[in-house]
Parts: sequence; C-alpha cells; structure tokens
Amino acid sequence: MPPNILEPLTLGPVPTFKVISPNVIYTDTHILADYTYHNATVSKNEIEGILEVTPTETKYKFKTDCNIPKVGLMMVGWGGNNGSTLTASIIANREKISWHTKEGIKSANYFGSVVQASTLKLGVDAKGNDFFIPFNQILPMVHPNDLVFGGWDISSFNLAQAMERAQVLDYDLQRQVKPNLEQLKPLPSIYYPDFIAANQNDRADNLIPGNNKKEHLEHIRRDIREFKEANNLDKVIVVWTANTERYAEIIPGVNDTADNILKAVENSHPEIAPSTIFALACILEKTPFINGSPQNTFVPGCIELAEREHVYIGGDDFKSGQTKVKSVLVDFLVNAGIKPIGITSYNHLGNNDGKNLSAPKQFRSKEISKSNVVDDMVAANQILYKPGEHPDHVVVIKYVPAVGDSKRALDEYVSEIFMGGKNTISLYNTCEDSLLASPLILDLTIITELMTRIEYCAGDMKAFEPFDAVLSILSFMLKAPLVPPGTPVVNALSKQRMAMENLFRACIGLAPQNEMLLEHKAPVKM
Ligand SMILES: NC(=O)c1ccc[n+]([C@@H]2O[C@H](COP(=O)([O-])OP(=O)(O)OC[C@H]3O[C@@H](n4cnc5c(N)ncnc54)[C@H](O)[C@@H]3O)[C@@H](O)[C@H]2O)c1
Ligand SMILES: O=P([O-])([O-])O[C@@H]1[C@@H](O)[C@H](O)[C@@H](O)[C@H](O)[C@@H]1O
Repeated sequence: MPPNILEPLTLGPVPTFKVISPNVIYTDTHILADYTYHNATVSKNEIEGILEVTPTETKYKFKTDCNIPKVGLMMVGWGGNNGSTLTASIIANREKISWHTKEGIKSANYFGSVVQASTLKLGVDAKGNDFFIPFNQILPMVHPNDLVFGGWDISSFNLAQAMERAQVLDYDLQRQVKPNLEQLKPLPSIYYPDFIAANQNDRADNLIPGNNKKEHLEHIRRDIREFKEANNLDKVIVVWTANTERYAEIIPGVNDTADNILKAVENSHPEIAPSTIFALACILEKTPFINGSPQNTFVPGCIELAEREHVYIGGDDFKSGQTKVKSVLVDFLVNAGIKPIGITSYNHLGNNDGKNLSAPKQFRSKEISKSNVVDDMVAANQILYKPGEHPDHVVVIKYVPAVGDSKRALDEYVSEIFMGGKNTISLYNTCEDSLLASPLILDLTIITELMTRIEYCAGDMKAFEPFDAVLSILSFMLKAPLVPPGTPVVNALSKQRMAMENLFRACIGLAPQNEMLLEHKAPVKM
C-alpha cells in the first residue's frame, strides 16, 4: 500500500483560553472538570391530579486527553463525488491554493464545517457583550489539514480521475491539485450487486475477489491495520460515503445479535451488506465507523457488537441541505405555534448519487431518512397535533443527468395559522450537493476523534469510562441520528447544536449556554 505522500504539517490548534474555576484542573496532558448536570423529572400526582416537577442534580467528572493524535481518515467510496471533493479541498486548504474563476480569484476555505467555520459563545466581556471563539478551540481538536487520507472504492479511478468525473470543483483548482491526487488510489472494495443499484455495475472494476464474507471482513481489517502502520498513525476513523444501499432485512438468528451476525458473516449470509461488513471490521479493529448514507448498516447485531467492544459508531445519512433546512424550519414553525400540515420535498440532481437513487430500493432508504426528520418536533407539541397526527410529508428525488452535482431542491411548507388561515412557504435551494456534504465528513471525523479522548465518571462509578458506543452527539451532521437503543431521537437542528456545544462546555466546567442575558434584564443592584 503506498504511504500517503502528503505528510501532516502541524497538529491541531492550541487552546487560547483557560477556565479559572475550582472545578477545573489542567494537567500536562488532561483537562479534568467537575460538573453538575441539572435536569428535572416530571411525574403525575394521581391523588392531587397535578404534575410534580422535581429538579435533579447529578455530579459528573469529565477527563479530556489534550494530546492531539495523528489521525487517518479512511473513506469508503473515496472515489465518489464527496470523497474526491473533500480530498481535493483539504489539499487546497493545506497548500493555501487560490484559483481563477469567472467571478474572480477564489481561495480554499472550510465553509460549511461547524468545527472549522462556526463559533460559539464562551461568555461575556467586561461590558457584558457576548464573547465568541472558533468552535474548534473549545477543546483540543485535530485540524483537517493534518488528516492522512485513505479509503476504498469499487471504482479503480485514482483521486484525480475521480475529481474530474465528479465535475464539482472549478477547473483551475482541479488543475493545481491534480498532481497530488494522481498519487492517491482507492483500495479494492467489496461489492455485493444486490445492495446498490444495478446502474453502478459499470464502475465496479476495483474489487476484492471472491464471495466469502468472512474473508472480506478480514481483508478490510487488514487494510485498516496496514494503512495505520504505513502512515504511522495513532488513530483511524472510517466514514462510509459510498453509495446508498437498500435496507437489510432484520432476521432473527442472523443479524439480531452480535454473536449471530458474526456467525452469519462466517456463513456468508446474503443479507449482510457491504456497509455492515465495513462496520463490523472497524468495530473488531477498535476503529470508529460513521455511516454517511441512509441504509440500516447498523442492524441490531452490529450495534450490540459496538456496545460490547466499546467502539464508537454513528450515523445515518449526512444532513446537508434540504433536510437541514427542514430541521430548522419545522422547529421554528411548531415552536411559534404554527401547524405545518403539508411538507413537500422535491429535488432532482444528476450526479452518481442521484443515479444510484433512481433505483426504487435505494430511493426507499433515502426516503426513510428524509421523512422521519420532523417526528420529534411534531411529537413535542400536542396543542397543534393529536397523538399520532403528522403533517402530510412527501419526498421526491429525480435523476436528471443534465444538472450534475448541482442539486435543485424545491420545498413547500403549508401550515395552518391563526383563525383558520393558511400560510405557504416555498423554497428553492440549489448548489453542488457535494460541497454541502464534504465539510460534514470533516466534522464527523474530528468530533468522533475528540470523543475518543473524553471520558466521564458519575454517580457510583468507580472509574472513568467512554461514552455510550452509539455517538448520538453527532446528530447535528446527520438526517437520521443513530441513538443508543431505547433513547430519544432529536432532529431539531438547534437542539442538536446546543447538545454538542454544552457537552464540550461541560468538559471545561462551564454551565450550559442559556441565552437568558439576565444581567441585562435583571441587573444585580449593588
Ligand atoms: N449532499 C450529498 O452529497 C449527500 C448528502 C447526504 C448523503 N449523501 C450520501 O453520501 C453517499 C456518497 O454521496 P456521493 O455524492 O459522493 O456519491 P457518489 O456516487 O459520487 O460516490 C459513491 C462512491 O461509492 C463507491 N462505492 C459504491 N459501493 C461501494 C463499496 N461497496 N465499497 C466502496 N466504494 C463503493 C462508488 O463507486 C462511488 O465512487 C451517498 O450514499 C449519498 O446518498 C450525500
Ligand atoms: O441532505 P439533503 O439535501 O436533505 O438530501 C439530499 C437529497 O436531497 C439528494 O437527493 C441526495 O442525493 C443527497 O444524498 C442528499 O441526501
């Protein structure tokens, strides 16, 4: 395996602030924080017929390892539009490349990455004004410029050929990064035709031979080990950005438990998907695996194995455009007491993703992930919605080669408003789909890696432990957030962002952001 030719230059940002608190200790290697988690339990007093709300306080200790490791990002589907666009874009950022376009000179950036291009409020300054820092300075994080790339694709194209095929980036930029990308070639991958559209067959010329799923699993495990060793990495994160697969059937005795799914792999059971083989290989290699597509990679047996091995998994389906807007707009409408009754999400696109989704079973996977995104917001308001009542919600995706990666999304939101009135909001959203999704791969990778360096201790626990293996903290970047079995799914984008921000604040002993601004509304009088 050729070692990555682009060695990282520097490792991560250096924290630019220190929390002055008896609850926070900085050592040479860690940040230790004592944190009180405030919540409230609600119960019904049947005798008095009232609800009783009891504030709760739980003492947590958080321990964050501040040593930023050398991290490899291995993408499954590396030769696709997202994988090639991300690789080219990070190289452009690393090399500080600018390029000519008809609109003038453009320079590389990380817009669209919450970690690299958003900020968060740390507190207020002496005048009471909000004080913001870059999101990636709240805790030590890997910088994307330092990531070492690798991955697999069923297509043999090198990354330069893949970038050209994707038709996402401007030519003058492609021209400059081409020499670097020509050196990068995806590893052969596993291909089970039944799981993706038949129209993908013509690019499947870079395959691991045979049909033995156990051998495929061990091959992928070996690939991960060899990549880590060849690049002298401390950690590897694997992200699935390959084609959307059909849903796998959940079969008792086959993929319902960890032991059964490993046995099913031994028997090369036909219902074990390539994405699940990758997930199992990662779990067995103690390597976090993130699913950027909508299929049910994480069948129950896969989740159970991840929990048993304490290996982080996350998914599903990058939340990049139309759905991201939906998880904001419906949250706003419902929380404003306005009742969406009809949501129609239509889009067409002409890239290979759209080509794969033109097949019914693959579309169905995407339809599911795009349709469930309003469930939590609707369930939270029983003034507007009776139990079980939902807006009419339609998702349409059409493949139109002529528009390439420039997805056209048209949405219509029809809502009931005051006194029998109706409100209709129509949106038209168009852009290169891969330019929205690629930064999310960065955020998923960097936050997953950060989570591998944070441990907690709470209640009667005698030692620090990792978080639950199912990383629901990644939900901001995902359409159909995977959560620990039996726990609530949150889709509202503001809540997802708040959860991420407040968790990282807790790791440095800071209370959750509450935006009350009491100091201005009810100033303390001396
Ligand atoms: N805005 C977005 O682009 C966006 C948003 C959300 C989700 N997604 C999902 O991300 C995935 C990738 O999107 P894309 O636009 O890059 O698609 P793409 O079709 O350009 O890339 C997918 C790549 O995966 C490869 N592939 C297919 N099966 C494979 C296997 N078993 N092993 C290795 N490689 C395999 C294909 O050869 C292709 O190069 C899709 O599932 C898509 O639904 C994309
Ligand atoms: O993230 P989002 O814009 O809601 O959804 C997108 C779909 O509209 C698009 O058809 C599909 O090809 C992309 O993979 C992505 O899933």
